[in-house]
Amino acid sequence: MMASTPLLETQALVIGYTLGRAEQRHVAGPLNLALHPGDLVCLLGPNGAGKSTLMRTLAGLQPPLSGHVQIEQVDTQRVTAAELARKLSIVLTDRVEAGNLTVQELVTLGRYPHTGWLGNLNAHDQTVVQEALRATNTAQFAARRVATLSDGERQKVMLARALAQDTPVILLDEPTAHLDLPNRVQLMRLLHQLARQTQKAILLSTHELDLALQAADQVWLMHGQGQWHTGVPEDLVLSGTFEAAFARDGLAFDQATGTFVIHEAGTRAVHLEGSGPLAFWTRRALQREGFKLTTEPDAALRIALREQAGADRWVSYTAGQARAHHSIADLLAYLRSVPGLEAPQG
Ligand SMILES: Nc1ncnc2c1ncn2[C@@H]1O[C@H](COP(=O)(O)OP(=O)(O)OP(=O)(O)O)[C@@H](O)[C@H]1O
Repeated sequence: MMASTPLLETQALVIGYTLGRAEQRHVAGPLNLALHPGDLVCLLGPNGAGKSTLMRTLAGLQPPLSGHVQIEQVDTQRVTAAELARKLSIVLTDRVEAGNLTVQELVTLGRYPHTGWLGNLNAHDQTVVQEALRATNTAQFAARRVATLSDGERQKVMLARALAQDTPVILLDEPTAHLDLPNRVQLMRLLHQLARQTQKAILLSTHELDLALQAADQVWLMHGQGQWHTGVPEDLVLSGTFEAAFARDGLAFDQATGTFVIHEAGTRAVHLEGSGPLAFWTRRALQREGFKLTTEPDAALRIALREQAGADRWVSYTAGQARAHHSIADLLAYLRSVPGLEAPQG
């Protein structure tokens, strides 16, 4: 049981669209979800599962089909837009309203729920804006017009604006979509630290499964067809729930490595002796080559690993022959040349 009171909570929330007078498209629900202070929650699910619909409904941008969303225990339908803007900020995918403003002006706009449209920025407001620019690494282009930024730069600026709004709940729809790998990792680290240090609740939707599994305190998993699960990411992986949500088109999730398997299981058995990074990367290469790892020590092919750097670190045993190899490339070239071990045709 969580001890803290949720910052955001849903009760029997049904999300979807009203298409005509009597026609509704039910996307998911009833959903009973809770966002707690200090938590980074990742919303995951295949295309069309309903992640954006849920984000927009939580933010009050579209009405629920039924049920309730509460922020700090008040129903969002009962608060004014200005009150809601002091409690919740949202950054949607590709939504840029203000291309003509400078970055500094756009981020400063984040303060208006606190100051009012005619309000002047006090020293605290200015500090919050500068801190938002600093935290997102966007201070360097503070004077540039938003329209001149790259997609990734603009995405960071939109996050800076949400940080300047300084709300207890932050919702981010695919905030990593346009970012390169170092920026994606930095963003997840920043959001995790921010949630912990400021006790905000941050919900982000993403297709970055590996980053989400590492960074999220909780995962909300939407399977499509209205099904959903929540939990600590490791519990969802170990129970098979995570794999089941993405088990389409023959995709297999490897619990041991936390990755989706690109190569179908091979038919040629190999027994690999060793552990650690050397074994991990050797296994990856063998799987790509069409081998299947077996625990049978008398498999037709056996590979032993030596830990000492500089030596020939792979020793293969096949058809009564032992052979040392200095690299994975060397090992694979040898395996391709051994009669009876070559990959099946077709
Ligand atoms: N304005 C709309 N009217 C009716 N149906 C809609 C509308 N917008 C989205 N949908 C449908 O609602 C479902 C959920 O869409 P949503 O955009 O929330 O999914 P998502 O999980 O965010 O997908 P993605 O990962 O592709 O961004 C989809 O079937 C979609 O076609």
